[in-house]
Amino acid sequence: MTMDLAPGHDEETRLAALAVLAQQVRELMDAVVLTEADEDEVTSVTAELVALTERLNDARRERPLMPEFAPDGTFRHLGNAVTGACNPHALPLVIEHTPEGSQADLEFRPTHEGPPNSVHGGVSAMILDHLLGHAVATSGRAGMTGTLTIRYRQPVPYGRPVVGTAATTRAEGRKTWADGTISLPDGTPLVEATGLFITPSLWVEAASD
Ligand SMILES: CCCCCCCCCC(=O)SCCNC(=O)CCNC(=O)[C@H](O)C(C)(C)COP(=O)(O)OP(=O)(O)OC[C@H]1O[C@@H](n2cnc3c(N)ncnc32)[C@H](O)[C@@H]1OP(=O)(O)O
Repeated sequence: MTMDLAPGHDEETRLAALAVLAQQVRELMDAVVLTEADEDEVTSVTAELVALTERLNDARRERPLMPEFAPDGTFRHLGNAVTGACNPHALPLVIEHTPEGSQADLEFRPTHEGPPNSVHGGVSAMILDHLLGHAVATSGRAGMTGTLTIRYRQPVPYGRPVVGTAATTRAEGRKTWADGTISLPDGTPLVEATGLFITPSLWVEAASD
C-alpha cells in the first residue's frame, strides 16, 4: 500500500513526526537490550508492541523512503540504514562536507554491542563504508563500494562521542579510492578503512542515453 496523504496534510510535518517515532524506537531498542524486567512485564510489553506494529502496518509503504532533495534543497535519504532520520536502524549519521572530505560526530548505542562493552566491528565497517562513499560522492564521482578494507586498532566505545572522517585519495577511470577513520575526539584512531568505489557501468550508460 502506498502512503497517500490527506489533502492539505503537510508532508514535512509528517516526516518530522516519523523521525521522532524512529528516535523513540532507538530508545526502545536500547531499553530491550538493557532491561531486567521480569517475564510477565516483558510479555506484556511485547503484546503492546504487537498492537503498535499492526497499527503502523495498516498504512505500510512498499519500500523505505527514497533519496530525495528536501524543500530547502539539501539531499537526504530518510530511509537509509546509516543516515536515515526515519530509519531506527540508523544512528542517524549527520555528515558534514569539509574541505578535506566528509566528517560526522557520532555516538554508538548499547544496541551496537559486539564484544562486551564495545561496538560490533561490522557496525563500524558499515559507518565507514557510508562515510567513504559520501566523500567519493561529494567529490563528484559517485559509486558503489567494490572493496572495503578495515583495520581495527582499538575497540570502539558506545555511549560516548567519537568522530568519523573520510576523504578520497585517488581516482582512475570509474574507480575512486577513499580512506577514513573512526577516532576518539582527541584524534586517537580506533578503526581505519580504505575503500574502492566504482561508478557502475550501468550508471554511465544511463547518463549517456
Ligand atoms: C551523498 C550520498 C552518499 C551515499 C554514500 C553511500 C555509501 C554506501 C556504499 C555502499 O554500501 S554500496 C553497496 C555495496 N556495494 C555493492 O552492492 C556493489 C555491488 N557490485 C556492483 O554493483 C558491481 O559489481 C560494480 C558496480 C561494483 C561494478 O560493476 P561494473 O559493471 O560497473 O564493473 P565492471 O565489470 O565494468 O568492472 C569495472 C572495473 O572495476 C573492477 N571491479 C568490478 N567490481 C569490482 C569489485 N567488487 N572490487 C574490485 N574491483 C572491481 C573490474 O575488475 C574492472 O576493472 P578494470 O577496469 O581494471 O578491468
